[in-house]
Amino acid sequence: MKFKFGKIEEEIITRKDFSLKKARKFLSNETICVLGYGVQGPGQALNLRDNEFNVIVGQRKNSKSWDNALKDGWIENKTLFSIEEGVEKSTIIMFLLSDAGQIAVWPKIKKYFSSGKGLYFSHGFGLTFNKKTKIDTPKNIDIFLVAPKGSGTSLRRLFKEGKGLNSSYAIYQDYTGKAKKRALSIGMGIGSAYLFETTFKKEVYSDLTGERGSLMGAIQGLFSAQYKILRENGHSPSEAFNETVEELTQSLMPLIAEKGMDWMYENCSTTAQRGALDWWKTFRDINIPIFINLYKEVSSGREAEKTILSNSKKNYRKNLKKELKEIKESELWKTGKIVRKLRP
Ligand SMILES: NC(=O)C1=CN([C@@H]2O[C@H](COP(=O)(O)OP(=O)(O)OC[C@H]3O[C@@H](n4cnc5c(N)ncnc54)[C@H](O)[C@@H]3O)[C@@H](O)[C@H]2O)C=CC1
Ligand SMILES: CC(=O)[C@](C)(O)C(=O)O
Ligand SMILES: [Mg+2]
Ligand SMILES: [Mg+2]
Repeated sequence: MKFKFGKIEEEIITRKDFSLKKARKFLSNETICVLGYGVQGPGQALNLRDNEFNVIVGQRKNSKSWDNALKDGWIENKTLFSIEEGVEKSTIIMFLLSDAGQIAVWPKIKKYFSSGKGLYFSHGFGLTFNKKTKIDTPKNIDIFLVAPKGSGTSLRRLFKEGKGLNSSYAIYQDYTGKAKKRALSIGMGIGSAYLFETTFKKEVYSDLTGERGSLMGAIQGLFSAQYKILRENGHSPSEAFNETVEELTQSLMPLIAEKGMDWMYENCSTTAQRGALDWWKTFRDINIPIFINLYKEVSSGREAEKTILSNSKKNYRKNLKKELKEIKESELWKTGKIVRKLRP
């Protein structure tokens, strides 16, 4: 269906436009292999399985993810295989290893991509930055992506509630003439609410900007700045945490999600409205140079380079854990832990 966003018209593929039934029928002769069972792997594989697609999992043996796959009911040598076997046995390969993991594994699996197979990503990273990732795909296969706009954990949870996450889709290479239908079918099969079109490059540039910016990086920065100033002015942890995080997630974000920012403003006091209307542009304006710089770092490939370097190290999990600990053990988030427990 076409929708007008301001002056821009976009085609949005809804569940009515491309039904699950149609998707299932289109892929009825295909075997889909989900490679990797980290965060997106389980979300997408389990939704496909519950939606009755022919799906198997390929995962490195003797790993935590392998054990998780067994726990989720995948059966060794029937629906759960090594990565190489999984690729060999299937016609569409969903490359859901971490972006750094894809670099390490690609040389071992590329020989199994015979003519006409489909290679699926959930990120534009591997191919947009292929000078760095060395993922050199053959010309005689289909290559496409569906990128859920959210965590694999949420994708699964919302699916179980009968809801869904929005996803983007993109075609990189259409060898068989069926790439778009393959992409849309899997997009619906994994439980997308709707699908909007992008390119591999646009997907990765926007995704890296979003997660470094307002979705993850900027929001933690903003929270910790406000919390710090409240605390320095003698406010208690309870007061500072409630006024920075708890009120936002419990009371105000649901209102924004329901009917937009103006609706949230309308449901606050006229005092709050006056102040928020006066201050929001100041926050926008000081952030614009930061976002300009962030986008440059992303589109130049420098962010990708840093990510690859850091996440390809042997001890990267340990290092990440250490860095996460800094957040977890901050007074702000330690306060949050107690506050969450006190919710009725
Ligand atoms: N985490 C998320 O919710 C989202 C992820 N994506 C994208 O989806 C893809 C998968 O990401 P995640 O699920 O976060 O990955 P992840 O970090 O959870 O890892 C997935 C799997 O990769 C395997 N792996 C890592 N290194 C390996 C290696 N050297 N050899 C063999 N296996 C290895 C791990 O065992 C794990 O099962 C990525 O392209 C990511 O950017 C897209 C949207 C959201
Ligand atoms: C969950 C998601 O879409 C992110 C933040 O882009 C990611 O995990 O890479
Ligand atoms: Mg994302
Ligand atoms: Mg991302």
